[in-house]
Amino acid sequence: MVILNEKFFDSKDEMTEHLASLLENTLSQAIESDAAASILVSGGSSPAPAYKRLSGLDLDWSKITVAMVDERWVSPSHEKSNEAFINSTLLQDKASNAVFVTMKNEQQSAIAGQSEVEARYQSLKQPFDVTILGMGPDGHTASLFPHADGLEEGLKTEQLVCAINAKESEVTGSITERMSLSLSGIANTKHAILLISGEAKRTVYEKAKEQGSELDIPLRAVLGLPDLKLSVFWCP
Ligand SMILES: O=C(O)[C@H](O)[C@@H](O)[C@H](O)[C@H](O)COP(=O)(O)O
Repeated sequence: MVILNEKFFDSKDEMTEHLASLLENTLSQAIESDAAASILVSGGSSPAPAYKRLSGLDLDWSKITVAMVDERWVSPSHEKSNEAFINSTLLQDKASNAVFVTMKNEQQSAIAGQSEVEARYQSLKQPFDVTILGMGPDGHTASLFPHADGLEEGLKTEQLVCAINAKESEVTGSITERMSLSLSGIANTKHAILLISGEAKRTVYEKAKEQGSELDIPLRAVLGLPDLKLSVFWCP
């Protein structure tokens, strides 16, 4: 079981403020002690305001490596690209000096591109200083989608990343081919922060804490990780 710290905020603004100052402290302490910091980031509406706030902070961004938790296998110019999202939210202003390690490469498929991404990720500062996760209404986190092709491998591999082809649903939309941190990749962090918004997702989160199949609700696998320091931040 994870080392769990749950915080239920009254508003998104409150959650954003708390998240931004936690990230600021984590990154500056890592730079002070190790002269380098690594932060793994998700897309989604929950972290976006904190990314924007962080981007203006006076940190030594050249010592910070930002890498992605997951990505759709689409070009970085695609409107659904998480790389584009991180570029337009976090990597602006002062944060544009950060080193950005992305997932999408020239290979035709996520499976074909996986070994290149794995090599890039192995070269990051490990364990990662902090990893930001989201959760979908189907219980996916990162791109570990329920019953996806590649999910079982992603839950058991020791590699940091895995190629996923999700079952198409309202949550995935038509782009189902993705690259994701594996469960081992998620475990490889000093602190994971899971952001959850709204009552409906809170119900899914509570269900994920109950016994059941990790293939039905992949977040369960994260909640079952031994020794992972996990903060869950919820807001309405
Ligand atoms: O790549 C994606 O499909 C999204 O990033 C997705 O996984 C997101 O993290 C969750 O759906 C939570 O989204 P919200 O932050 O909007 O709740």
